[in-house]
Amino acid sequence: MSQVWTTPHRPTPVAAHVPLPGSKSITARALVLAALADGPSRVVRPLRARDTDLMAACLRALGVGIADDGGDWLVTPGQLRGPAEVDAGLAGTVLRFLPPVAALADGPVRLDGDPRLRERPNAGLIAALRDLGVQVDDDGRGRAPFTVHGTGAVRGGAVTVDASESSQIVSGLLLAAARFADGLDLALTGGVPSMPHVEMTVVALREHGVEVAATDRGWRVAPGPVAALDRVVEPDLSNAAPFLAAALITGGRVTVPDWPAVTTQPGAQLDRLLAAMGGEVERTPNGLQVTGTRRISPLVADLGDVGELTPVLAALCALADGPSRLTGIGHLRGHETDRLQALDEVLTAVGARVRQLPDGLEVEPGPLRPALLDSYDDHRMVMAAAVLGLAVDGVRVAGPEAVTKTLPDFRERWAGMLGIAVSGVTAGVGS
Ligand SMILES: O=C(O)C1=C[C@@H](OP(=O)(O)O)[C@@H](O)[C@H](O)C1
Ligand SMILES: C=C(OP(=O)(O)O)C(=O)O
Repeated sequence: MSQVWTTPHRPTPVAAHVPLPGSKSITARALVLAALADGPSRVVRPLRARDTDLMAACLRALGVGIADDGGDWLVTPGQLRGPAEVDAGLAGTVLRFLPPVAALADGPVRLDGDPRLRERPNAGLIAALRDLGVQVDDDGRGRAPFTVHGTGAVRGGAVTVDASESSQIVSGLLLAAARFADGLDLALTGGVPSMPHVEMTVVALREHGVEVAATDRGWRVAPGPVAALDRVVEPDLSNAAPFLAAALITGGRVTVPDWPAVTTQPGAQLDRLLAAMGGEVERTPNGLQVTGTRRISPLVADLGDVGELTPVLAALCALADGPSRLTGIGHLRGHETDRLQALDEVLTAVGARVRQLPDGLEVEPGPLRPALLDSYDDHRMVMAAAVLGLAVDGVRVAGPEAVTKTLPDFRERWAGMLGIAVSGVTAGVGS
């Protein structure tokens, strides 16, 4: 039976300095590129959470050495091996980054994961791999479980890709492409959400010495070695969202240290988004500082580039002093849960009026009321519930353990920010 977390209510201003662990997206790329490199690499301060631990476990199953060294990961590439069976959990990064690596293994690799992983869209990746000469056995829809029949080499070359449902399809192909015999000339058939994450992939490849160029319709990666690289992982800026939102809700001040001056993380756009919602945002020598005035302005924005910020921003919209409209996020229906449906249910439960659009949400705040919410097994829905709970006394969330996906000690950090003891979880929905 699922646990239930009673989220802390906070009527007075917070004042906190909240350090955050490493970026999920940077850690995933660092592991994959280190696994494909021409020598050992060190990943310094990686995120240790379900998604990244699963990525490490999958790569180990393919013969890559990944040793823990005082919290860092030491990655030693080896001949990629099959047969193997790998568990992607609910991680989109593993679902889309691992198959192109598996195609380089010398035997079959079967990938499966949580029940919801089997519903996450992936057809564009499987079709592209087949066009590049890789044999894949799947359910006919490109979804997990599927088996990639690695032969030790991938031909590569020109390919047309549908990545309209996830940017990770592009990133996965680009990450392994330098190891394909002919490299990769990837042309898109349509749009791609989360473009900053593709840019993050391109920058990471160049840092590993891979030649990658933008073309009219996509990207070209030259065949060649991937250089080993020691990399310090930046803090996860998307996971800063609930903490910085707490400043707006309580009229307090929250600082996240080690905020990078230059970064490809989409979470960096929290500075302009929270400023648009009424926060005073300042880069200080101590980090990014957000100060709230207790007035939360509505948000009208295309969040297509920063989709993973949506749950927390939508929760803020339910607390704003006017109606909001969030668009460009139709692909969120294929995330950890259908996030547009989940946000509709959760925000409605606490009193907002919500309208689903084909590619987004309209949120009109209403009189707030307590509610028992669901996590939908989605880490960011737990964070959204915590944000609502600051403003609404009596918000409980079933299934809070979903936060282990990217921030296992979220409840402890949340309590630390509020200067209170960690509020408990009780067993069983409704108990
Ligand atoms: O490449 C990445 O690390 C990610 C890309 C995005 O995926 P989508 O393009 O599927 O939204 C993002 O939402 C996800 O959290 C992480
Ligand atoms: C969409 C997300 O995750 P994933 O990498 O599993 O797609 C997310 O973290 O918001």
